[in-house]
Amino acid sequence: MNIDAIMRTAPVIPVIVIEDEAHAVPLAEALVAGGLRVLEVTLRTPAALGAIRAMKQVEGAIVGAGTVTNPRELDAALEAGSEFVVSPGLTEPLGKAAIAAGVPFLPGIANAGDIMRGLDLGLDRFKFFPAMAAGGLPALKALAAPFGQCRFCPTGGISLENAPEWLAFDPVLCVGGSWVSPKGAPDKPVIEKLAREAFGLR
Ligand SMILES: O=C(O)C(=O)C[C@H](O)[C@H](O)COP(=O)(O)O
Repeated sequence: MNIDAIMRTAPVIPVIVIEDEAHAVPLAEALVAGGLRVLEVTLRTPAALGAIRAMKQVEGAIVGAGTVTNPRELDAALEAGSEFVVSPGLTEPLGKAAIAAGVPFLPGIANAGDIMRGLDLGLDRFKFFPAMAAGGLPALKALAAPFGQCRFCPTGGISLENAPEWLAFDPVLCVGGSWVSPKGAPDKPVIEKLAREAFGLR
């Protein structure tokens, strides 16, 4: 699966922070049951890599690593079996390493220079981060105009309420958000309901 296909799998990519590895499987099961199969586990906690390994055993889940900021973290994410990799921004060393590894890669961009650096590397699928703080939908519309071949996953400040307007903009293939995976021990029925609502956005 390439990054475009991953982005088109579901309208929302849950951005997940795992504090306790024991939460990983029930959380993934609930999200997948609600229709959200693409799961981004941020490398922000010591439990993240173990969580990625564990979640991969959940049928239907497509598990990737988020908050990957350099080639060393990329290697750790790949070692854990990450099926895709998301970064908050784009550096040339990380971009080149991800391309060399052949892993579907979704780097963060927030301005035209970021996009141009990505295009130079051969990348045209981007996370728009931090989506709301960087100017919201008007900013993405202005940025996307000169780069017709690019597609985006806005993340940062997206909610069930504002997601529909983002998703209605053609270059937006999906959005990322933490609202579908609240912190703490997963309450499976609640998370499945949040996931189903998010799945229904498209
Ligand atoms: O961890 C990363 O690599 C990030 O890029 C940050 C997260 O994607 C956003 O912080 C999620 O934003 P919220 O949905 O507003 O909570």
